[in-house]
Amino acid sequence: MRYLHTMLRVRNLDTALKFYRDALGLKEVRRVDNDKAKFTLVFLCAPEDEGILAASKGRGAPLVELTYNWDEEKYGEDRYFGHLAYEVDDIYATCDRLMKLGITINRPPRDGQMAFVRSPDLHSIELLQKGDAKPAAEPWSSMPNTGHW
Ligand SMILES: C[C@@H](O)C(=O)SC[C@H](NC(=O)CC[C@H](N)C(=O)O)C(=O)NCC(=O)O
Ligand code: NI
Repeated sequence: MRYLHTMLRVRNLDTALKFYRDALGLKEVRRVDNDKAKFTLVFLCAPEDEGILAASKGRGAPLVELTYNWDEEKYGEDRYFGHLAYEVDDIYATCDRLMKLGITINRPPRDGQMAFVRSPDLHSIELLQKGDAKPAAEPWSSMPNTGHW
């Protein structure tokens, strides 16, 4: 058995892609428009996984599958969904870039290891530092949590 993807329903595909593709840096690898059932699926991978995917006919790396239903649905916000986790080379630089794009760092990387942000649909995204935790650095060491992520 192999892990393939996590599917997230999104209320606005452009807004979601501005977050996952433009802000987080994921790469769109596949898109399916279903005119009959009125939905669009967009699959994205982490940039470091693009090569693996190409070599494995699209099934060799974990993906996120964004599902956009053309007819609006009320999804609510249930706590049964936890988060997606991505490893980053520099957690401070990543959080700084996201913050400059207007994304709230709900759980700042005070420990140089872990941070949380939320997608426009309030899906929680965990960012983990690759390798050892970074030394404490401002403004992250004194930045408060928002209390929920
Ligand atoms: C391509 C493959 O990875 C899929 O996940 S297709 C699964 C299919 N998705 C849909 O029908 C999308 C639109 C639907 N209205 C929805 O919101 O899910 C499906 O069976 N979805 C049901 C589900 O629970 O995932
Ligand atoms: Ni799926």
